[in-house]
Amino acid sequence: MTLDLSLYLVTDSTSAILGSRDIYKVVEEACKGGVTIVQYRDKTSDTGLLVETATRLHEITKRYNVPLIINDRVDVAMASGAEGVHLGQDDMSITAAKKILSKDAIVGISASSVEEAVKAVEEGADYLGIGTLFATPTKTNTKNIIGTAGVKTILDSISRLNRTVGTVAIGGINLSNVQRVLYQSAGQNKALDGVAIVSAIIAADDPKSVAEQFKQAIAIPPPFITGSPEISSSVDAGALAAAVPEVVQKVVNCHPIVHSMINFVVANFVANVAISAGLSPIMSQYGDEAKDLAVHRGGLVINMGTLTSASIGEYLKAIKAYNTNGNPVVLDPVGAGATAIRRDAVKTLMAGGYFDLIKGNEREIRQVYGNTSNLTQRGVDSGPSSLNDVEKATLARDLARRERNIVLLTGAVDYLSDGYRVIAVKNGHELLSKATGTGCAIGTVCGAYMAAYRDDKFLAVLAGLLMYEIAAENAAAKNTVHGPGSFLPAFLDEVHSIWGKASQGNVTWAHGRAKIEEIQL
Ligand SMILES: Cc1ncc(COP(=O)(O)OP(=O)(O)O)c(N)n1
Ligand SMILES: Cc1nc(C(=O)O)sc1CCOP(=O)(O)O
Repeated sequence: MTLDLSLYLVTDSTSAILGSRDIYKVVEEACKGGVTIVQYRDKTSDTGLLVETATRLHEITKRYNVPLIINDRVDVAMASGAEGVHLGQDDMSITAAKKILSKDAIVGISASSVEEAVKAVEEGADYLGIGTLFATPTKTNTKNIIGTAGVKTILDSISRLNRTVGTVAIGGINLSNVQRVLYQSAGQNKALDGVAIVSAIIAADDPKSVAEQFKQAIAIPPPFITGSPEISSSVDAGALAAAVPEVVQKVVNCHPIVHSMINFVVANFVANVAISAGLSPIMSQYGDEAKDLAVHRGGLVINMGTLTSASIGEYLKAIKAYNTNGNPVVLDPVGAGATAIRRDAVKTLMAGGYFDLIKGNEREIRQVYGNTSNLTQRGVDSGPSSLNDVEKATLARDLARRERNIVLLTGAVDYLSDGYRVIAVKNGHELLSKATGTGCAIGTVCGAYMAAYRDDKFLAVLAGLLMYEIAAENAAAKNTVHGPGSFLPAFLDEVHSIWGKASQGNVTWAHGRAKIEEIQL
C-alpha cells in the first residue's frame, strides 16, 4: 500500500466525539469519503478490546486500500495485522519499533519542535505528526501549540536534512481552516503532505460527506498560480447591496465585542464610533488579556499606528488567542512602509498568525503584499496614489488570494476582495479624510461585523463599510456641518441613528444608497 497522508483520519472513541455511534460505520463512511490513512487511537480500552477493534477496523480499511495505523501500541499493530504504528515522544523509540515490526511497516511519530522533528527524521521515521497546530478540545493535555508558523519552521528545518519523510499537521483542523493551514504552513522547499483530523470527521453527522469536502478543499489548486474554478469571481452588486441591511440588523442585535489594540491617537474616537454603532468595544494593549477576551465570539483589531518596542509581542499573544478560538482578526498596518521597524513588524505579524481582514491604504497594502518598488512612505498618511484603479483592484485581489482572506484597500474609492470577487465601493465623503481616527474606526467596525456575521466575511465587511460611509454622507449633508470639527459629532449621531433604525428592523436608511461596482479583472 502506498503512503498517502493527504487526509489522515485519527479515531476517537470517547462519548464527547464518537458519542453513541458505531466506530466501524464511521470509519467505513470516512473511507468511502476518501480518507487516505486511518489511525486507531483509543487511550482507555484494555489490550483484548484494542486488538479486537483494530482487527475489525483493519478488515474495513483493507477493502478501501487504506493503511491502518495503531496509536502507541506496537503489540496491537502486530496482533491486528495493521500497517503501522504512531508513536508519541514518550513511547517506544522508532529504532526499537522498527526492529520489532515487519520491514515495510509504517512508523510515524509526533513532533512539536524542531529538535524532536530532526531527531525523528534522523532515526528513520516514515512520517511526522506535527502539532499541536491549534488548541483543540479533543486533546487538552498538549505540550506546545505551535500554529502554522511553528509548522513552517519545522518543515524548513527538516527540508535541509535531505531525507524523505512524510508530514501531517494535527490539532484543531476543520473545513474552514484546512486550506489556510496548508498554505500558511508551507516552508520554502517543503509543504505538508496532509492533515490529520479527529473531531471534524469522527463527530460529524455525515462523515462521508465531510471527508469528501476535505478532499475537495485539499485539492483546490494553489491560488495565485491559477484561478480556482470552484470559486466564482462574479459579483451581483445589486444582490450584495440588498443583503446589507439584514447583516447590519443581525450585527446590532448581536452587540459583538470588539477588542481593539489601537493607536493612542484615535482610541477615544474609535470607541465612540463603536458604541454608537451598537458594538461593545474594549481597547486593551495587554496581550495576555486576550485569552479571556477571545472566548466571547468577538473580533480583534491590530492597528500599528503607535508602535512601541513592546507592541509586537503583545499583538502576537492576542492574535494567537483569537486564532485559537476561531474568532476574526483584522490587521490595520498603519504606516506600514514608514520605518524599518514597521516594515519588520508587518513581516513578523504576517508570519505569526492569520488575519481574516487586512485593511489599509494603497501604500500600506503594497507594503504588506511586498510590491515595494518605488514605494516611499513618509509618515502614516496615505500620500498620493501611484496605482490606477485596475492596479488597485488587482492588488487587493492578489493579496486576498495569497492570504486566503479579505482585503480592503481604502481611499476615495475603496476596493474590497476575497481573492476572487472584487468590488469598488464609492460611498463615503471627503470629510472622512480630514480627521484622525476615521480610517482606523473602519477596522474596528469591520472586525465586529465579521465576528457577528460569520456566513460570508466579504459581505460582513461590506456591510460594516457601507453603514459607516452612508453615515458619513448623511452627516456631511447636514447644514450644521461646515468642516471636520462639526463633521465628527454629526457623524457619530448618524452612526447612532442607523443603529437605532437597524435595531428596529427599519432598512430604509440603506435604500438606493450603495454605490458598488463589480470589477472584472
Ligand atoms: C498523526 C498524529 N500526530 C500526532 C499524534 C499525537 O500522538 P501522541 O503524541 O502519541 O499523543 P496521543 O495521540 O497518544 O495522545 C497522533 N496521535 N497522530
Ligand atoms: C490526537 C491529537 N494529537 C495532537 C497533538 O498535538 O499531538 S492534537 C490531537 C487531537 C486533534 O483533534 P482534532 O482534530 O479534533 O482537533
